[in-house]
Amino acid sequence: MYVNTKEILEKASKNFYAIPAFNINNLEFLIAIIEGAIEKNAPVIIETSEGAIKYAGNGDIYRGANLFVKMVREYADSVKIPIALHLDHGKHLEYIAAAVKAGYSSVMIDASHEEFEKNLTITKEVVKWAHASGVSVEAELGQLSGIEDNVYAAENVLVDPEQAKIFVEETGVDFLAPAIGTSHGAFKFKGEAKLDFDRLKKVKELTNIPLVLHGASSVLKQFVDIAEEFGADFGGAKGVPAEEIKKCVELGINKVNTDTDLRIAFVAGVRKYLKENPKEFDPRKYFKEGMNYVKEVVMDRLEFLGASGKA
Ligand SMILES: O=C(COP(=O)(O)O)NO
Ligand SMILES: [Ca+2]
Ligand code: NA
Ligand SMILES: [Zn+2]
Repeated sequence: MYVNTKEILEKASKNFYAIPAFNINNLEFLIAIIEGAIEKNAPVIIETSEGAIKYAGNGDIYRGANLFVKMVREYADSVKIPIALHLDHGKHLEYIAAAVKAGYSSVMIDASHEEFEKNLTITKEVVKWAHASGVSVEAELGQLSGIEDNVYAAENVLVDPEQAKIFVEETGVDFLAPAIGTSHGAFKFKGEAKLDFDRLKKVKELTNIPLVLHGASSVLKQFVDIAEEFGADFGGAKGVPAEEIKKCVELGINKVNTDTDLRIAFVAGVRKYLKENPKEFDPRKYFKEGMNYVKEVVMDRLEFLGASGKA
């Protein structure tokens, strides 16, 4: 069933488990994610970036947002597990407006590249306005290095726990993404994975709301290897080990954003199938192996985050 993100995250926060938020751009990823969540009897968050909305609407953001709501609601209303739809990294008000208007469960206002006061003011505005439509809100404090859609952050700017306390009190935001050392994409960390667990612990104590981990893909070697066996070149790809993510969950992370792991799994399956089936040209066939790999990643993540059986 189609639910509000806040209600499933509040439950996760009380019981110290986490719900993965999986990014989609098309129907195939949606099907694979929902199949995996049903098999694990788990709640799941589907999220779309602004780029996904532009892509699905072929340039028309209202059409894209409406299409995702209709697609996800149609699936959600026909299955028992709780499913929420979230706008990931909302940076432009017209995308946030389109998502709220279309009926997204929740939206992220990502103004974390702005000065603290400006981020606070913008977020406060969006919270007031989204809450008026029953939509919950995620915001971000600190910066993840690497490309964030269209904003390049040169290096990590870690969250200040004291600022987080003020930010949450002043804005009324429903859940918060504190930057603690992760980054987006397949090439995280210069050296070893280094997450600031103490900082995370302090943010949880001072804010006591559901927290979000961005840049949480593990960059799974088994799928990198398959993709490379069939022509991909992901040299140097590196992610966050599942053990580190589990530690974040124990310290209060409740929403775990995962995009890159699904992309690598999917392209590995498609490359493999196409190479092994040169005569095939039915997309329902040549996407299937990739969808199965995505489903595997989904089920594995639901398991280690403790979301399995929590539907
Ligand atoms: O933070 C993410 C996804 O991060 P990954 O690239 O690690 O999957 N989406 O908002
Ligand atoms: Ca940001
Ligand atoms: Na998000
Ligand atoms: Zn992110």
